[in-house]
Formats: sequence, structure tokens, C-alpha cells
Amino acid sequence: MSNQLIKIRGLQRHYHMGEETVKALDGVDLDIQTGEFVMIIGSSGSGKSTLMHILGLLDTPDGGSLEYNGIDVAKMKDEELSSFRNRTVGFVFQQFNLLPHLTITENIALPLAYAGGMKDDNLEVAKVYASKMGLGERLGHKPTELSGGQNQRVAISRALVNNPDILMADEPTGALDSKTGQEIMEILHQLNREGKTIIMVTHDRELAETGTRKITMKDGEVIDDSGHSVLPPNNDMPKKLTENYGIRLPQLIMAGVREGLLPHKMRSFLTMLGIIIGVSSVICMSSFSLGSKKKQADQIRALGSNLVKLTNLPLKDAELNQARIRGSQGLSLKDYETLIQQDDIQAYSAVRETPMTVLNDGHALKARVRAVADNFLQVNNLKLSEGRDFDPFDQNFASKVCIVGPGIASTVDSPVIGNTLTLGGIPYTIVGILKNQNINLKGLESSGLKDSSTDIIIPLHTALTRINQQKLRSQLDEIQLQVKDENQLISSGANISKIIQGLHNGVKDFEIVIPIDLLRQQEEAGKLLDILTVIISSISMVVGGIGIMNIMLASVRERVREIGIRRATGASQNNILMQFLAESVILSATGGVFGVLLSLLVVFVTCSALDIPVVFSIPLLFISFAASMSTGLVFGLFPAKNAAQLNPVEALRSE
Ligand SMILES: Nc1ncnc2c1ncn2[C@@H]1O[C@H](COP(=O)(O)OP(=O)(O)OP(=O)(O)O)[C@@H](O)[C@H]1O
Repeated sequence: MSNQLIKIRGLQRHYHMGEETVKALDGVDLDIQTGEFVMIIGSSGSGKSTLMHILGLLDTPDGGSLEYNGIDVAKMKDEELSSFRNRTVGFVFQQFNLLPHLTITENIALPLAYAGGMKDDNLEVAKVYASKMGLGERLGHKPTELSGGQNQRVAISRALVNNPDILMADEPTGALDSKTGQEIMEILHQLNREGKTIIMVTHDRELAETGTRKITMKDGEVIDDSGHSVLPPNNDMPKKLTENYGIRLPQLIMAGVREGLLPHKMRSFLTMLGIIIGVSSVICMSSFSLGSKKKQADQIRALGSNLVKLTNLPLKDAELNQARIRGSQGLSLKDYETLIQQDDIQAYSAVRETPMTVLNDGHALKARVRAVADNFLQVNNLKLSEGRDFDPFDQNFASKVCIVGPGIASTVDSPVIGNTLTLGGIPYTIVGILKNQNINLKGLESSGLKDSSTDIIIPLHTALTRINQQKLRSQLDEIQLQVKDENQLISSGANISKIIQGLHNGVKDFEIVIPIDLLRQQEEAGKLLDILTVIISSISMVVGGIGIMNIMLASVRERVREIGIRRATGASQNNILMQFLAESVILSATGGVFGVLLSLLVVFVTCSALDIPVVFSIPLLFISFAASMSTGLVFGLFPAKNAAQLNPVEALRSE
């Protein structure tokens, strides 16, 4: 059974700096066996650290070969290299390289997280290692609260936590006083006795003698090698270099919040502002628009749903003469009687406005007198608060009766029902009072709907038989038809128009008004505003996204060393990419959540103040949130890629 662990042939690492080439390693041949404690010594700049970094797969050589247990590392992909750093080798550095914002336990648990372990289990394992190193009292502390020796123990615990075969230590006692240094060395010797292969770089000649083997380097070459120590054969199977491996999503999100958001609260908030404004403005504008449209539609329905109205077109005298000559009398009872025979009509009425003086007990009243036929109340969605509707007798025998709006009723002595009003010099008995509709008609003028509060309604037949008709004036001012199906309004309107054109010998002296359709047309016109809102919100999101990209680039720059440490403990390029991507998505998604919450607040407050119904487009809430997340994803990709592509050694060396 072979003891051979590492085989190096002709290893080279050259740095090109302009014209000059620095040969950090220049053709190194070396074999290292399992269980050795190899001390690498040499003057400053002789290539010791470079060799260690290449052995630890933190750096790649320019030439030569490196094999671990017979496996050529040049053929390994990033995931395999990362898995190797995570499980087969543990690093201990002169400057400890601990993450300052993590506790001792979390620092020790870092390689376990990259090995895919569950957070709670990882922390338990980390505590065991910390206790073994005498750090049991310091588990919740941060590295800045510990002494150098204690920090180095933490680093050793972290290097050991995945139970690697090899420990690589670069000047592990360099930053410690001699007594603490001796304690650390004692730990390393103990680990070597327990079977770990240790490769250590040192300047200290005395320390160099304490290993089982000493290698001396100069100018990138091995100039002296004390040779293999006699070791028992190794029967352990080599560790598999790749297994199920990777950091879990909840840990990634937690890390994103703790390391990306919380340490820089103000900066994060300001970065989110673009997203918050974008998301909240699009939701608010859509809710206001939906709310006011709903309000108008509700009001129009309250004033009579499924309504198609025919009115006389206001024509000048000459045009009116022409129309009469061509045989059109304007809207007439004949038109009305023809239309109400149509199958798609469920209720109908005809109206003629009758300007008359109205007297109540000798006092003039400001009122609109309307003579109406058939189902006027039903078609106009009017209800009576008292009394009765006209009956067929009233209509057929031209009764002198009237129904009054609540505004008129309030001016009449009670009991109002049975009282009389004088219309055009003739007394009319009040038989009914209209219920107050409580509708604010502001904004609905274009729909042709009017408030009926000051109306006085009399039977159409009464008006046509008792009141003198003006010359040229058409019989009816308005024909109101209630269509069975709201969806058929437009086609019914077209059909009605065709019939009347026929009856009027092609004279276009009438117009068709469909209040709900008018509203729809207004909505169509309002779409431009919707598009504008979406464009402005998108611009805001892009600005927010650029802000996120900027901050993430700054964050990557600030955390280069952290990236190096993570790579050394087993993070793959993909892990780093995901970590920074998670941070930017968390940033933008949090902005999205704030944006949604802000819009909910603004919409509730504003709509209550303006008496507009609160309407949210639920799909839009989700779309806005998804858009904010995507912004983080898209704009976070570039900084995250930058982070992932950093060279681990250069990242570790950065200040
Ligand atoms: N990124 C780099 N770019 C250019 N030259 C480099 C780089 N890294 C190392 N070198 C050079 O390679 C040579 C070997 O460096 P290395 O760090 O391996 O030496 P060392 O023996 O570990 O030195 P020390 O004991 O001072 O840490 C040095 O001359 C160094 O300047």
C-alpha cells in the first residue's frame, strides 16, 4: 500500500511584471507522503507561500504537474477544486483570516456550511471543536474580542472542522508571542501524531527542525530536502474529491441579510429607494385609476344599467327644416313603438322635457318637468320613497298627476302625497316621491345622466294631449331602452341606430348615447396615462437597479478578503456568485416589499380622503414584486460574477 499523497514534477509559477519575470517557483519536484510533518523554510521571497498556495489548490501553476493520490489536479473543475479545499485540506494563516462579523462558532462552522450541512448541526459540531481548543467560554464572541493565540486556535478549529487529511499552515506562529506560538505548535504536533499530514511554512530555523521533514527553498527552487521520514503504511482510502456539496438556500438568504443588508442599514435603504418609488408609484397610480373608474361605473349603473338612449341631435333651424322636408319628424312615438318591439329590449321609456312654470302654493319653483312613458322608474333605476308609480289609467287618460323628486318634495307642505302643484296653470296631484339617489354627478356629465332630485314627472300622454306643442319640435326628446345583456349594448345600439335611420328616411337627426360605453371610451383614453405610469415606474426601477449594481460593486470591493477566506474554506465560484446575487435580490426584494406596503398605505389613506373605492390589482402587486426581484437579479449579476471570478490567493492577500 503506497504512502504517496502528493507528487509534484517541474512545478512553475512565473509572474510577469512588464518586462520583468519573477520566478516564484521554477521547476520544483517534490513527493510528500501521508502523515508527514513537512517544514518549508527559506528566505523571504523564496517561493514558500506560492508553493503552499498551489499545494492547497488556491492557485494554479503555469507549468509542471501536481497530483493528489494519483489524481491530476489540472483536470479538476472549480467545483472539484472547491470541494478539495473544503474537505481534504484545512488552512491556517499567519493573520488568522477570520470573518470579523461572524462569531467564533460561526467562523469555525464556515467549511461545514459549504459542505452543505444544516445550520444547527454545523454550529453544534463547531462548538465541539472550539471546546477542544479551549475556546468553550468564547463561543459567542467575535474575533476582535479575542487574543491572537485564541484567534489562531479558532483558525485551527475551522481548518479541522471538516476532518481534512492535510493541514496547511503558513507562518501560523508568526503573529504570536513565543509562549502562545509554542502552544499552537504543540496543537499541530498533536494533530500530526493523530495522523494528519501537515505542511507548514516558517521562517524560524528552530521550529523548522521540529517537523518530520525539512525542505529548504531559494529563488523558487528546492535546494535542500531532509528526505522522507519512516512512516507506517497508510491504509486509508483517499477521500473522494467530490461529493454532494454546496451551501443551502436558507443559509444563503440568512447570510445575505446579515452580511449584505444589516451591516449597512442606511446605505441599503437608500439603495432600495429607486425600487420602492418604482413599485409604489405603479401600484398607487393603478389603484387610483381603477378606483375612480369603479366609482364612475358604479354611479352610472346606479343611474340605470344596460341603458341605450336615443336623443334628438341639436340641429340649427335650417337643418331642422331640411330634416322635416325629407320626412323626419325627429324622435317620435312611432319610433318608440317600433323599438320596444325588439327582442333584446327588456324595459323602455320615452321622455319629453316640458318647460313650464311650476307653482307651489303660489310660489314659483325651479324644477325640470319631464313627461315620461312606461317603465321610466325601472329604466332609470329610480325608487319611490312614498306613494306610487303611474298606472296605465294615468297614461291612457292623461291624468293630471305627478311624481316629484326629493328636492321638490321638501318644499311642499305635508302630507306631500295628495298635495298639488300648478304646472302651466293646471293643478297636478302628487302621487309619488322619488327616493334620494345620493349620487354625486361630478365627472359624469359626458354620460348624459342627470340628477332627478328637482324633477317633476308627469305621464307622457298627459303632456302630449294637454300641452301645446311647438312647431317643428319633435314628439319625444329621448327614448330610453334597457337592453337584456350588458355585453350586447354596442350591437343593440347599432341595431337601434339602423332601425331609426330607416324610419327617418336616412336623416341623421338623432344620436345614440350608451353611458357605460362612454365610460369605456374614457377608460381607453386613460390607457395612455397607464402606459406613462408603467414607463416612469420602469425608469425608476432601472435607476434603482443601477443603484443596486453600484452598491454591490462597492460591496464586492470592500469584501475581497472575505471572498478569499470563503474560497479558502471551500466556497466554489458558484457559491460566491450565489451569495452576492442573493444579497442583491434580497436588497431589491426588500425594496419591493417596502414599495408594496407603502403603496397600500398611500392608497388606503388617499382613497378614504377622496371617497374613492379601494381597488388593488392583485396580479399587479405580484408583478411589481417579481419585477423588483428580477431587477436585483439582473443588476446583481455583474458584481456577483466579478466576485466569483476573483483569484483566491489575490483575494486573500488584499487588505
Ligand atoms: N501576485 C504576485 N505578483 C507578482 N509577484 C508575486 C506575486 N506573488 C508573489 N510574487 C513574488 O513571488 C516571489 C515568491 O513569493 P512568495 O510569497 O511565495 O515568497 P515567500 O517565500 O512566501 O516569502 P515570505 O517569506 O516573505 O512570505 C516573490 O518574489 C514575490 O514578490
